[in-house]
Amino acid sequence: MASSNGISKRLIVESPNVKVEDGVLESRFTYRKNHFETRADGLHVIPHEHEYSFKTVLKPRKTGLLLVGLGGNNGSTATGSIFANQYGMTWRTKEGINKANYFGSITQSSTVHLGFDGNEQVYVPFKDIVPILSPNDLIISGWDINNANLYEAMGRARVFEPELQEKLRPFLEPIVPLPSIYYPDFIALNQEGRANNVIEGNNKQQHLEHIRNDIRSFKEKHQLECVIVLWTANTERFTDVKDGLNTTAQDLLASIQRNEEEISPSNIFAVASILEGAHYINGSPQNTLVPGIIELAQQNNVFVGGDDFKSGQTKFKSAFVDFLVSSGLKPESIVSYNHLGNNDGKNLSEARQFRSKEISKSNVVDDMVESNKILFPTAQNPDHCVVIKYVPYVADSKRAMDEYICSIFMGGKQTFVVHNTCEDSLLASPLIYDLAILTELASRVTYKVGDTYQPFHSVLSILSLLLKAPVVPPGTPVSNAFMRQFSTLSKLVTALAGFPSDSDMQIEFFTKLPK
Ligand SMILES: NC(=O)c1ccc[n+]([C@@H]2O[C@H](COP(=O)([O-])OP(=O)(O)OC[C@H]3O[C@@H](n4cnc5c(N)ncnc54)[C@H](O)[C@@H]3O)[C@@H](O)[C@H]2O)c1
Ligand SMILES: O=P([O-])([O-])O[C@@H]1[C@@H](O)[C@H](O)[C@@H](O)[C@H](O)[C@@H]1O
Repeated sequence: MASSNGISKRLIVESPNVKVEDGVLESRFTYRKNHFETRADGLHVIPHEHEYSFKTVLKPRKTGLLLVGLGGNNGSTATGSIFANQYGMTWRTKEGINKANYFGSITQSSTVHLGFDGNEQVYVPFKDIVPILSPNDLIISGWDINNANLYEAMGRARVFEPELQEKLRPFLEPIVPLPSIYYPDFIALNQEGRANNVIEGNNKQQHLEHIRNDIRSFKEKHQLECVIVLWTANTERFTDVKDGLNTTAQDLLASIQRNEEEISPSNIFAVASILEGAHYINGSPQNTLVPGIIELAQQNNVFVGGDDFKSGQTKFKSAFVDFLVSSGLKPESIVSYNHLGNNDGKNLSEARQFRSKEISKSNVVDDMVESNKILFPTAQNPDHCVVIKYVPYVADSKRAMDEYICSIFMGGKQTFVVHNTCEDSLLASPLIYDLAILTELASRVTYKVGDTYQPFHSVLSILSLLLKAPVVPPGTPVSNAFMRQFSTLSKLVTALAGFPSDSDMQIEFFTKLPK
């Protein structure tokens, strides 16, 4: 059901470009894009039109979400929050009564502007534009190198108030993560004490088969139509990317068979997922999605996506820097410091794991810098510094402090100082749902611009809005500017539904538009 300004209404698209047949929504969409030619006399803009046809299976699939790192702060919080929402749980705090919600989820709590109805602007909930899963529909399980049940993990995470933890106990205590793969060299050495739930042996081919079997068993047990494996385990160090190791699917599979040291646990999970027809999403910053994994995903027609949930400090930056550059203000210095006290912070306190995070946090401004040659004629990035410190006392309540210094008019300077308390798991968990929900939606869509319907590219770049370092199809640009990413996503779902989202020109307000 759609709703306009809080009143629930069905969204019925009256258009010759839309038809529903056998549970499939077919829509035709004219995609207008400009082509360019730089010639001696200047930049020529040639508007083109491309006729797309989309087919969207209307009924969402029965979907399982397998979390790698299920016993972590994000994993236990994301799992517990679904039960809290399913049962409409409330809990007391000193501020009053809290009720479960899905705030922070784009798919569940944002709206899309469709236009003006003559009296008021029309906004429709994102989730009402085309049928999508609710997080309540997700069947969750997963793996962890630590054997704490999810009630114990929730207590360890220190995210939820005690009353809520106790209400969730009967639901979470029975959930014990499946044993996982542990290769000490890939995560911080300070994680070793946690590893008491580990698959025996050190044969990577056997580990691959073990994880594949786990995925198959989960799918059969719940009679699932769609399985998504999502990495929310610790940040790994980057792996080498080299010919003969992992730049092709064939080399990657052979490297696993040869038990190559450089094959990481997250590589194994990604390969296992793909070979079992499950989609794979990387919520952490390491470079799991090597070329061999992308090629394997394409060969098996599954989606992969990543990297690194865009949850707090970087999410703010991806909107704020866009605002600055769009305002013609030139960021000269961006210093992003944060401290956090959860296990993620502990893992990131070691150099190689921090380096993975530093990379994903640092590249977020590149597209905005490249967008403005007036401010940045040489595309020289602002000074950009990322600092992360581990301070146990603050636990999951990360404290981010940023300073932005901009050049402004006539040699002036404008300095912004931002303090941003990011409840990390409460900001990341909604993104976990969105990544799964959008991946499941994409699995129901095919398109054609010629004769044959086909799925989207295996690298699911529509997930960019939710990720710090979006992985995109080879040869395509990375977009990090938050509102442009939101626009891309909202324009796609409205096109699937069979109508263009509003152009936001609002020309009807300063011209005489015939009724
Ligand atoms: N706001 C956020 O919380 C946020 C934002 C962006 C990225 N991330 C990333 O998400 C990940 C999880 O964050 P978190 O706060 O839940 O961390 P966490 O340390 O609480 O949870 C990670 C879990 O993964 C487990 N683990 C480690 N290696 C594993 C393996 N090989 N297989 C299975 N489990 C394994 C650990 O035992 C732990 O329980 C981190 O990589 C973090 O950088 C978090
Ligand atoms: O998403 P964001 O707040 O910019 O970045 C965060 C890091 O700064 C932080 O160290 C850790 O909390 C999370 O892993 C997250 O990645």
